[in-house]
Amino acid sequence: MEYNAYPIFIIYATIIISFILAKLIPLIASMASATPNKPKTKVLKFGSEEDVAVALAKYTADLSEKYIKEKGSFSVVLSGGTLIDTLRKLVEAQYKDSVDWSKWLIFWVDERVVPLDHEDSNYLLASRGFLSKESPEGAADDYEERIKQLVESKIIPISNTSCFPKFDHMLLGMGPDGHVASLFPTRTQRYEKKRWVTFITDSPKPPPPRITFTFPVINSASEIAMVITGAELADATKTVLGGGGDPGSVPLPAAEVSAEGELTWFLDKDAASKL
Ligand SMILES: O=C1O[C@H](COP(=O)(O)O)[C@@H](O)[C@H](O)[C@H]1O
Repeated sequence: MEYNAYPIFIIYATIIISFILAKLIPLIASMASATPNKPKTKVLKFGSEEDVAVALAKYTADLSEKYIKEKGSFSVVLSGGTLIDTLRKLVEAQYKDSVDWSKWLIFWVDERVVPLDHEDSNYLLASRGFLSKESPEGAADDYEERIKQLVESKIIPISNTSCFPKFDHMLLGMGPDGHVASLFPTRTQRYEKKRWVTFITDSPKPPPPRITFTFPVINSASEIAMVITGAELADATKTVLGGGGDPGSVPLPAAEVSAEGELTWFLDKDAASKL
């Protein structure tokens, strides 16, 4: 009987091809998920605002150590509002002495154009002025100019992807209407594509005059923490993270936040209650 090697060849070939595919498919999938410009989003839920504060302090202190080791400084962008209080653990004994504060470069993602000792001032909230004496437009120009100087002196780099300044870490809050920084759902500043810093004179949330980083700058950050606590943010959180919102409706500004590296949402139980 004549020996036919063809079926055996087919079986071997099938086994070898399956083996190669089994190795290649996960590799290709992992390469796709590690594509440099694809932002990674994590959602962390905590039992209480206190737990968010503890986790946020450790996360920020770890990033500070990593960036200072890598590049000698840590550029941190802060929003105002409740976020500042949620950062309180960072100045408790454990981190107060271990974080190299002298290497921190602190920026504001937005500021209300009021005197610095006004209770609405984001700056006052954190530290107790140039903004108070300027028009919102002048203040935005001034802030942008200062950041340009830092870019020229290579203290703040420019993103290779977006060509906007690239900060290491941004800590953002969100309003119940889904606004972030001073980028509100019903105002045009959220669509700004050229400026680094813009201004608003009719903010729906008082005070009306404010200056704010634009989305191209926000979304060029290496890491972003969205820090969301409290039941009044549950609806907006659901709309952004839980696929809420009417089909075809304009997304909330918070839904437009992304990071060049990692975007992490820190939610307490109340904010996550509708997810
Ligand atoms: O007006 C602002 O609102 C958001 C959210 O503030 P919150 O008090 O509701 O936490 C804040 O992130 C932003 O910096 C601020 O100017």
